[in-house]
Amino acid sequence: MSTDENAAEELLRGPEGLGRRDMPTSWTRRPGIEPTPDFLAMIDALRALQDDVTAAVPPPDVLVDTTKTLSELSERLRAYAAPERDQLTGRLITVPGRGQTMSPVLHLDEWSEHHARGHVTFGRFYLGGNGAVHGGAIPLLFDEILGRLANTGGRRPSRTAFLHVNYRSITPIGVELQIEGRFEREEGRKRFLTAELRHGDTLCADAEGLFVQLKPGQP
Ligand SMILES: CCCCCCCCCCCCCC(=O)SCCNC(=O)CCNC(=O)[C@H](O)C(C)(C)COP(=O)(O)OP(=O)(O)OC[C@H]1O[C@@H](n2cnc3c(N)ncnc32)[C@H](O)[C@@H]1OP(=O)(O)O
Repeated sequence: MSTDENAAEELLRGPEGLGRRDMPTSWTRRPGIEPTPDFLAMIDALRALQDDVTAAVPPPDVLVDTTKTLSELSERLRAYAAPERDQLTGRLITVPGRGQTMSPVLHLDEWSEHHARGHVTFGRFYLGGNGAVHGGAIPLLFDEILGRLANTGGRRPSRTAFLHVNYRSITPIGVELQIEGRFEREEGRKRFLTAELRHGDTLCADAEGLFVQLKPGQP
């Protein structure tokens, strides 16, 4: 079993984990709907497309043709739109990146109730300027690792109440970065977590997050 699968098992373990029983209804999926390799291949292709669209400066004929193809694809997929509860993207917690293309793919290398370590590469899609990741994309990654950590270890579901990010040096695109998250402490319903994003020895950004445990019935 991979580290990501272990993390997912842990996340969903036990009657008090982030299990289906405790999750708001819209967060759960109906049983029996599983991702297929073909679905995940589509998501990978979309990630590549996002990078390629970001970088491309095509001639007019290629633009017209590409726009037509993209519109046709949208129309084709729209016919298969499912309600939130049946959606696959973002819910595939056993798969690095959870089958979504909003945030970069987080690969978890180590995982426990109080600590997570992983690696990530921001593609061209996440470029802000001058080789650096867009400042808005970095909190996505922090929320991803801290959100998972906040809700693991049999803890009841929580949501991000704040996420404070310090940008310590530029975060380069196209290179592997290291990320680490820690569950620092719990005070009643409040969970305090921290994380750091590094490129080798360089600290790119760090974050502190407060996650508040949801009360029954809270969305
Ligand atoms: C199939 C499953 C798939 C799952 C995927 C897994 C991977 C997921 C990875 C991604 C994960 C992504 C996760 C996401 O992104 S979740 C999406 C982003 N977050 C939200 O949308 C949350 C919106 N906010 C709320 O819902 C409520 O405000 C919450 C629930 C947070 C608290 O409202 P609630 O009415 O319940 O509580 P309270 O107001 O009585 O406050 C309680 C205590 O907290 C303190 N407090 C509150 N706010 C702040 C603040 N800003 N700074 C400082 N303190 C704050 C407050 O003072 C009080 O302290 P005390 O007086 O008791 O000491």
